[in-house]
Amino acid sequence: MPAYQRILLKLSGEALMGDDAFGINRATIVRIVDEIAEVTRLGVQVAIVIGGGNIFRGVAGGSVGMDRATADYMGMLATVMNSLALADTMNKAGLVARVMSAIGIEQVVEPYVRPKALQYLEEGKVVVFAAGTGNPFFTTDTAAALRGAEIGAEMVLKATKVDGVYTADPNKDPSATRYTTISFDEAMVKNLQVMDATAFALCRDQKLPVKVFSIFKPGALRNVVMGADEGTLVHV
Ligand SMILES: Nc1ncnc2c1ncn2[C@@H]1O[C@H](COP(=O)(O)OP(=O)(O)OP(=O)(O)O)[C@@H](O)[C@H]1O
Ligand SMILES: O=c1ccn([C@@H]2O[C@H](COP(=O)(O)O)[C@@H](O)[C@H]2O)c(=O)[nH]1
Repeated sequence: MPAYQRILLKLSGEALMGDDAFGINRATIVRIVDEIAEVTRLGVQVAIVIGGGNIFRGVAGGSVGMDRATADYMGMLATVMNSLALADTMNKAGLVARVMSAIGIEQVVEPYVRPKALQYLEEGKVVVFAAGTGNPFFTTDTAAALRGAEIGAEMVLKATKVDGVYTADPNKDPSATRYTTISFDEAMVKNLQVMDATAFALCRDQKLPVKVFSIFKPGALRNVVMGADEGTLVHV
């Protein structure tokens, strides 16, 4: 029996690159979709937010002199591309996926309408929320927290390049150790950068727990959904 009926899965955009330098690696996206299909077969309702770091981040554009808001809109469009690729792969794997965008782009995908999203989830469709929150100066972590709260998800599952929350960035500090659990307040006070502070604060206020786990570890998503010991639980 799965531990959750409805989840919000946040997928790292950067992880989609696989071993490539840029973009979407086919084998990687197919593998991720196989794992998503497995949890839907358990009867879990799955909504997804995917990042855009494999294509564009607003902060990168800003750092080379672009207007930051314009760069952020480019970043949001990058998440639309990833969402389309993900939904296409899911549809080909036999799932029924719908993409809903936070910015108006109706010729490409339908707009985000909360009751429609809830209807899709109840019908067993996988809903991919594209274009983040629709606002510059935010990230897809915050979009995951926002949409997770809106749809009444029981947990935000952050599938990322590291296998949990560490005392410091494990990619920079090899002596960092992993937490099994940590409170939102402690993660924010210690300024742990695995998820942005706006997302942590929203999840804390909405009492929406977050699990951080590795997108690369086969079976990790299923383990989290089954309530097994996997990654780091961030709690109120
Ligand atoms: N204390 C920490 N614990 C774990 N990871 C940390 C920590 N501090 C920084 N990080 C870094 O945070 C990264 C994950 O955050 P990031 O926002 O880049 O997520 P992402 O899932 O890759 O998102 P995107 O969709 O934007 O590609 C990890 O790869 C890790 O290097
Ligand atoms: O609500 C949002 C979400 C995202 N953006 C921009 O998109 C990129 C890609 O998202 P990541 O979370 O970094 O993967 C982000 O860097 C922002 O530039 C946004 O503006 N608003």
